[in-house]
Amino acid sequence: MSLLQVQQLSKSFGGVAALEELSFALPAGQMLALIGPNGAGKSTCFNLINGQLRPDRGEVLLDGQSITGLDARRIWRRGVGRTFQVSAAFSSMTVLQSVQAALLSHHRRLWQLWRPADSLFRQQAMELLDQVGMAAQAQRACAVLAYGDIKRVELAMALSNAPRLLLMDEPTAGMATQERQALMALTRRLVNERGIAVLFTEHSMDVVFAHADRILVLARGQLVADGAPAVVRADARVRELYFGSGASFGGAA
Ligand SMILES: Nc1ncnc2c1ncn2[C@@H]1O[C@H](COP(=O)(O)OP(=O)(O)OP(=O)(O)O)[C@@H](O)[C@H]1O
Repeated sequence: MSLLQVQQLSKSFGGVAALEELSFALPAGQMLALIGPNGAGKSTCFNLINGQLRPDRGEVLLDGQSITGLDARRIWRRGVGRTFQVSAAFSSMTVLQSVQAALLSHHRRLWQLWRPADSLFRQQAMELLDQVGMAAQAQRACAVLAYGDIKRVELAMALSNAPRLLLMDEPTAGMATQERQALMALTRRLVNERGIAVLFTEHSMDVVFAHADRILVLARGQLVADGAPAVVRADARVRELYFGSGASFGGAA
């Protein structure tokens, strides 16, 4: 059975059908890219899966159990993680404290942040930072980090609830090519080591075609293609609908 099953998921805003009868399955150990032009329904799909939105129709199943309509916190506790931006609130903290805060939140002890919390979950936080290659920078302030390193901290924070499914919203936005490849290679390693599944949106086609096991293409709320990168690359409807005629997917093999 697939870890995630999305069945005929639909959501409209006023008269606009943001997502129409979307169905797909995502097994553990797979990195699935969700792509499509602006307004295709990618964010809506993410928000329906992680409980920030409720669907009009359809089901979301995790390990065969319905999580449809549960609130975001419950879904997070069931093991659906999401990378979230290191916000202004975290930028004054050190790298280590940020990950400790995420662990505290997972263990429902966020209030302890305002106490001397330095020792809480220190060991686990260091282990997570080690996994994302940030242990050596544990004592630095988030505010002074390079952009690629902030993304690594965000990843460590997202791993704090030991997710089985990780949602990554444009993980490499704003990064240089080398940083992009490094972050996605790290994500792949985590997928392999932890046996988790990753669903990610991404505008950078070189990242998508180099790192996704499978690609879903949405256009105007409808599924246009679902397949391996080579299949999607060759799909005439994808070229036409997503990129416009004559456009190419760039040089990534
Ligand atoms: N809260 C909302 N209220 C009204 N309309 C919305 C809302 N959220 C999304 N929409 C509409 O639903 C459609 C799908 O939007 P969505 O943000 O899911 O697309 P997207 O693929 O994530 O786009 P982008 O790549 O630009 O982020 C769009 O027509 C959008 O205007």
